[in-house]
Amino acid sequence: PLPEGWEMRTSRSTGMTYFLNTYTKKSQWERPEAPADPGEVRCSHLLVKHSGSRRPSSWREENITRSKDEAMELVKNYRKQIVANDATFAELATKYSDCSSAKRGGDLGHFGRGQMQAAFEEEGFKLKIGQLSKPVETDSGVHIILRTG
Ligand SMILES: N=C(N)NCCC[C@H](NC(=O)[C@@H]1CCC/C1=C/[C@H](COP(=O)(O)O)NC=O)C(N)=O
Repeated sequence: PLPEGWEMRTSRSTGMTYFLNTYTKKSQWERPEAPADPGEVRCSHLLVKHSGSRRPSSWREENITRSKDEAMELVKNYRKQIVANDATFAELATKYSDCSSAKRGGDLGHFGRGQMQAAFEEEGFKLKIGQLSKPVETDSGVHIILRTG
């Protein structure tokens, strides 16, 4: 079968088979080997900054001094609470995320490739809709990412 997100089509003019990325509506002659790139995704994130963050300050804390290890521990604990259904992603992001998106339950809206830091983009585009990432490190700090669209 074709990888997810692709459809096989027949060219009306030449009768040749081609392949359509059903998300971006782009087509190609080569048979695809990997799932179709979604073009853009929508994600929420919970960011815990640390002393090494590129901007160690947030709406929560003027001067963030926790260590990267402490940030990683906090993120792992939040992830555990979400997976155990002890709290929702949005509740924890609203309370604890060191990004201004905390005001929107962590929602960053839609973004295409080339907008977010590489590690964040890579994970965001890899997640299925509704899937929660493992902890992801960027220059901003330590994130968990939820793909919502
Ligand atoms: N297009 C949208 N929605 N906004 C532009 C985002 C710019 C982008 N931002 C990031 O990559 C970090 C990591 C993922 C989310 C994110 C949010 C940062 C984290 O906080 P900061 O390290 O900046 O203090 N806060 C806002 O930008 C970047 N290329 O720097």
